[in-house]
Amino acid sequence: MRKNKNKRQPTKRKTASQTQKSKRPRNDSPKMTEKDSSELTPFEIFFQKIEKFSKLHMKDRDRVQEILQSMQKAGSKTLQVISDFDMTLTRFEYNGKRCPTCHNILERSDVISSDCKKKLQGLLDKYYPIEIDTTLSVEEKLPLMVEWWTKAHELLVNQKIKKDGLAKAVRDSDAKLRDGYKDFFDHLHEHSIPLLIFSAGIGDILEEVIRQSDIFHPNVKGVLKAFKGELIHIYNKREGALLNTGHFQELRTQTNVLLLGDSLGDLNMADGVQDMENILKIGFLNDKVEERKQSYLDSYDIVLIKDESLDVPNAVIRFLTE
Ligand SMILES: Nc1ccn([C@@H]2O[C@H](COP(=O)(O)O)[C@@H](O)[C@H]2O)c(=O)n1
Repeated sequence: MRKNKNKRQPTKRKTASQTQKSKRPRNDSPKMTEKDSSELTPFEIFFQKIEKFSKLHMKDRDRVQEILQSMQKAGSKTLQVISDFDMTLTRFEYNGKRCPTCHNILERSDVISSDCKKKLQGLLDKYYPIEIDTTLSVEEKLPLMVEWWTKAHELLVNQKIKKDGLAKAVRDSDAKLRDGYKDFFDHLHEHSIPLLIFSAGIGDILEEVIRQSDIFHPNVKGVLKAFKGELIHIYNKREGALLNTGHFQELRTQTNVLLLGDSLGDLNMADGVQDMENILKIGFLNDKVEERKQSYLDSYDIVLIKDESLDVPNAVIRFLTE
C-alpha cells in the first residue's frame, strides 16, 4: 500500500431518545451563532466547529446535539466505535481516480491470472450498480449480493493465493485510508476505546492494509471474513453482528456507540450491542449522491458528502474524550 474496563456503576441516566420528547419543537431553537462567542459553552464551540464543515449534512441538528451531549456526559469509558472498512475508513477517490476496495486490491494484483481478473471485473461491472441502485429494495438486492460475493470468492479461492502474496498485493496497490486516519486510530488507542471494524471485504487484506499503515493497535478488533465460514456481504451485517455476542458481551459497559458506514447495510452493525444508551451514526455518501442523499439523511444522523477525510469523526472523538 502506498503510504500517503473499568466497571461502571449502572446509572439511571436518561438517554437522548428519552429526553427528546420533553423538548420544544425541533426547529425553533435559537441558532448558536446568535450568541456572543464569549458566552459559548465548550459544547457550543465544538458544535459550531463541526457545522462549518461544508460537506456535513444533518436532517435534525437538535437531535445530533442531544445525542452528543448525552454521550459526552456518559464519559469516554462508555464509548465504543463500530466502523465499516471499504470506502468508510478507506478513501473512495484520490486525484479523481476510484480507490480500490479490499476485493479490488486482490483482483488488480499480480497474484491473480489475467483470465481471473477479467471475470472479476465482469462481476464488478454487473453487481456494483445493483449494490447502489436506489430503485431496488434490500430484499431484491440480497440474493444478487450473495451471488456476487460467492462467485468472486470461488474465483479467488481457485487462484490458490499465498499469504505473502497478499502483503505484496497491498503494498503494490493504490489503497488509501482516509485523511486523518492516523489521528483516528492513535487517538482511540490512547484512550483505550474499542474499535470494531465490521467489513464484508477480505479480512486478510484489510488486516494487511492497517498493519502496513502502522495502526493495527490492540484496541482494534474485526468482524471480518477470509474465505471460510459465514459469508458477510453488505446487506447481512445484522446477522454478522448477532453472531458476535461474545465480543459485545465483553463490551457491555460501552453502551455508547459511534457508528461509521458508507451503505445503508452498515446501519445494522451495532445490532448486537447490549443495553445501548446512545448511538451516533455518521454516514459517508460517496457515490450517486443526488439519488441517495435523502435516504442517507433519513438514516444517518450526520451525512458526509464526498468527504475523503476523517475530520468529522476525529472532531467528535476528540470532543467525547476531552
Ligand atoms: N467481489 C466484490 C464484492 C464486494 N466488493 C465491494 O466491497 C465492499 C464491501 O466491503 P465493506 O468493507 O464496505 O463492508 C462493497 O462496497 C462492495 O462494493 C467488491 O469490490 N468486490
